[in-house]
Amino acid sequence: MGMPSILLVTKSQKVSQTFERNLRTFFDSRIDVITLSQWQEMNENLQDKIGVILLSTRKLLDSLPDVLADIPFLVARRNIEMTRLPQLMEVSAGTKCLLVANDLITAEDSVEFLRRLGFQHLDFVPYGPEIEMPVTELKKIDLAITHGWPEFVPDHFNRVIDLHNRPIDLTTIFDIAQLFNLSIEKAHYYTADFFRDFVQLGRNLAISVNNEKQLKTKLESILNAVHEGIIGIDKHGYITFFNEDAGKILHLRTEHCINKRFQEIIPDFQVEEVFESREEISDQLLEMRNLYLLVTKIPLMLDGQFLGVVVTFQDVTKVQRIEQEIRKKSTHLGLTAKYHFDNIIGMSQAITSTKEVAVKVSTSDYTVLITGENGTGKEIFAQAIHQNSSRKDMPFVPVNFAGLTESLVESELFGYEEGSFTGAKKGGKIGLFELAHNGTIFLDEIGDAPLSIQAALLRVLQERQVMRVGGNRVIPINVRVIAATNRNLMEMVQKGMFREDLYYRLNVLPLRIPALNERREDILILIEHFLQKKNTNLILSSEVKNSLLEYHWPGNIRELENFVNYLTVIVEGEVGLHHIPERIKNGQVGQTQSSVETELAFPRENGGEIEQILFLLMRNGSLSDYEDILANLLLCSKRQQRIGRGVLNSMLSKPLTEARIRNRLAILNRSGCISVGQKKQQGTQITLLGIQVLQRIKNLNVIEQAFQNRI
Ligand SMILES: Nc1ncnc2c1ncn2[C@@H]1O[C@H](COP(=O)(O)OP(=O)(O)OP(=O)(O)O)[C@@H](O)[C@H]1O
Repeated sequence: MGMPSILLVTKSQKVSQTFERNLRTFFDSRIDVITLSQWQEMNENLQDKIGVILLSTRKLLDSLPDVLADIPFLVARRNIEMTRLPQLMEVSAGTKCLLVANDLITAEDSVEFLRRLGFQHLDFVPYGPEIEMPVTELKKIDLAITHGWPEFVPDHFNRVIDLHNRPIDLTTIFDIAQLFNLSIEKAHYYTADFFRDFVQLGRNLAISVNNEKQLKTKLESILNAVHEGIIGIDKHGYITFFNEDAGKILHLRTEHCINKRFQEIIPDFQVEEVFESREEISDQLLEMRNLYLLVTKIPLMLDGQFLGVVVTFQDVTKVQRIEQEIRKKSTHLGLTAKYHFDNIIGMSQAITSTKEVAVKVSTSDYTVLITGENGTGKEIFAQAIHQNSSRKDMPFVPVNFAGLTESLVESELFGYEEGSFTGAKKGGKIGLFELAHNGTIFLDEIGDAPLSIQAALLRVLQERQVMRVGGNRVIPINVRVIAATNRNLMEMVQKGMFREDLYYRLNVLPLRIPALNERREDILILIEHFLQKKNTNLILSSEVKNSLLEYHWPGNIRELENFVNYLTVIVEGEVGLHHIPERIKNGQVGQTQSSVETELAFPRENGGEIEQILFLLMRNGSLSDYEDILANLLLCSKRQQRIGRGVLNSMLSKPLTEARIRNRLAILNRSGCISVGQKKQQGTQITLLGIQVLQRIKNLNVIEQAFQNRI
């Protein structure tokens, strides 16, 4: 017998080449290797020379020509190149892999083989070029694997692992050697090579596992050393990492959290947002479990693939509280509400039902619009709502729009950065909205807010963030808004004086405070309350009580309180009718609002004129403002000066807002205490009556002082 011949029957030339290379490694030129196509091109009689047919797969048996039917055959068992395996080992469990071959049968065979090798954790989809798979399906597959058929991998795959053609297994080589009685001297080299690759692979794996372990331990100790909570979540939503600080901050044990779904352990962190958007959310201030946490959530992406989310967070509760304290101390505004619902006096149906509504309103966080006449107690209701809410330990910041000039209002509300305008304070200034952070802002006399500010207010209420004047940083604010007005905002909206959109933003929960004349049964109760507050033992005769009950109280509770204060200063013992100002005795029923005109309808000629004026002044602001104005006008009159409103205001010990000084001067003018020139340069002068009133106020102060000293 001549040289033994092996006929290779494979589906592709590439496999034939691999087989020939493998056979030569063992048998050098001691065998003759021909492929089926070479044989077909040759003389047919050569079949006698073929010792064995080596098939790459049993299925090819059917395609053999009849003349070869009697020749013995072997189906090659095949192996894999060990050196190619590490790439496959890096693929994470559950990854969908398209296994590509030159036909589906070969692909299925490869899948079977890889599963046997231990890759059951991968999700294989066999694929050959004859398969028509929709692109949408293909796109759901993460990676393509092939045994030497990269040309059949569909176009859009970025990740392809080519394991190269599978060589003939050593057992098949032994079968051939036995058949031809050939010695295989080099077999030990081959097995040595095989084991070398295997050992190398094992070593690499061991090194990488070890490295990974070391890396993991190193990483863990770094992550534990960081004073920040860190939580790792995999793409399926399971917590895979939970550092020590995370445990300390959240009072949870690491081992209790690992492998749990994040929704179970950290439901308040809103991590699902990142799972949906795959976008980072940084420095989010979240309030949970009585803590303030500054949270950053980062999606983990590798080669465009989403791997999960890392959450880092710091406990800023202390910082928040300190900041709150600093904010409180750095201002003399007195940012605390002192009134509770218990301090709202009254037994009438009108006030008790209003209180009931207000209590309900206080437990929600919605914006409230309080309406009611002047002096009905709108601000004390606002304070009580704050005190009864979850924000009670946080600031209550009142802003009075009637008292703010248009030029000041913006910087007062939103603050400003250093150097943003001439006269801006060094270091800038914190705005009232910022001061109210986590608390309540009370927008009093909102009907007086200029239109330009209404627009800015609307923006803040919508976006819940402010930007300081001259600044470029947005500051998130969490405030509850309570607004109040004695004006008819709806009517102002119709006249174009108030923005409709702002009106609806504010009027979420409306609360109307009844006027005192709608709850007359509370008049005596309130008088009693204010007398007690002044710690006096004044007694009111029944005529006095009757006349007080009949009076309309247009200035509401503020007027009543001022009246009681007035009595405590000028009366000792029993209050008689002669102590009561004429207009109260006359019972001015029918007025709806306090107005200067009706006040001045009282006859001046009787001896009570100065009392009347004093009473009027007390009802329309504080006596100290009027004293300040009159004293400065007296000074100017001594110097024979006539001065305008602006200069006068600058001379006051406590300058007033534009609106307020205008209002105070109008009242003094109408009561005859001052004369205001028709032309601008004529200025303002104190009158004789004004000097008498000033004198009277000073006396009152002396009496009050003496009274205070006595008690
Ligand atoms: N129900 C009440 N019980 C006790 N005191 C009250 C009550 N209502 C109002 N007051 C007192 O009346 C005065 C005026 O109240 P407040 O300033 O809250 O009124 P307002 O409606 O906000 O007035 P304005 O519209 O003029 O700002 C305050 O001194 C307050 O203490």
